[in-house]
Amino acid sequence: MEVFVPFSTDRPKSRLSGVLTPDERAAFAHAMLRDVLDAISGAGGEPRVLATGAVDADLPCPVTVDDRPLTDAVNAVLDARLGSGGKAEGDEEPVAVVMADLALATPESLRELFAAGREADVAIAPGRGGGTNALVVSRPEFRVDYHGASYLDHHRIADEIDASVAVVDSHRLATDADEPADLAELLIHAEADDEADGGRAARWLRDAGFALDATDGRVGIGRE
Ligand SMILES: Nc1nc2c(ncn2[C@@H]2O[C@H](COP(=O)(O)OP(=O)(O)OP(=O)(O)O)[C@@H](O)[C@H]2O)c(=O)[nH]1
Ligand SMILES: C[C@H](OP(=O)(O)O)C(=O)O
Repeated sequence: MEVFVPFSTDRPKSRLSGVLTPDERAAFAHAMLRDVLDAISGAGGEPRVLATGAVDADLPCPVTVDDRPLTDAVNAVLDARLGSGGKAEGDEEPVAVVMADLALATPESLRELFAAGREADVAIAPGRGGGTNALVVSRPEFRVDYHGASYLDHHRIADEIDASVAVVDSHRLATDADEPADLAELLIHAEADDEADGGRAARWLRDAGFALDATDGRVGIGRE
């Protein structure tokens, strides 16, 4: 299955600006992207980065550059892959879209997503807060509408075309690294899965001096 990974190269991760400088946000975003690409390959998917601009590093997969807003760029991909390309309806291989900031994604969690996407017309892994962290689409009429409560919007869009929806209830796929509190989530699970050392993103955070901090009884992050 082809798996498109949207990746913003300009001012990525602005909601982390209170804890990371612009260069640090770019480096951290890149570390997460690499982890997500590895997890997709580990799950048997074929990753393709869908970037807003040239990616300033070697990546282990093809990169498509499309500087349109996220929704338009993803819809162009869905149209190209599932649209009237001469295939009979029902013959299309599903297409997946997995965000580049799912730093906890594992091959197992993505295999579950891909399997759901082979059973239903649309499979959605919601993000906390109403986003759509990952989805798999096999119906050519389906279109994405990201931002806001996109999880609800994607249910509505699927209903409008009478498409079946599978919801993938996965803590790992629901955790996107948007806010400083999400960095604590990443460090917690990296520590629990320690044989893999938590991947590049968790290593990047540790090397940058971040650690869990529970001094006031709640778990957060601190930096040396
Ligand atoms: N191709 C593409 N990817 C995008 C665009 N905007 C965001 N992304 C990617 O989509 C995923 C979800 O992005 P968000 O969390 O909404 O935005 P972000 O830029 O990562 O972070 P914030 O600036 O804090 O909102 C991430 O993988 C981003 O790299 C865009 O306009 N085009
Ligand atoms: C792209 C957007 O991501 P969020 O801003 O919720 O992280 C969404 O999932 O609709």
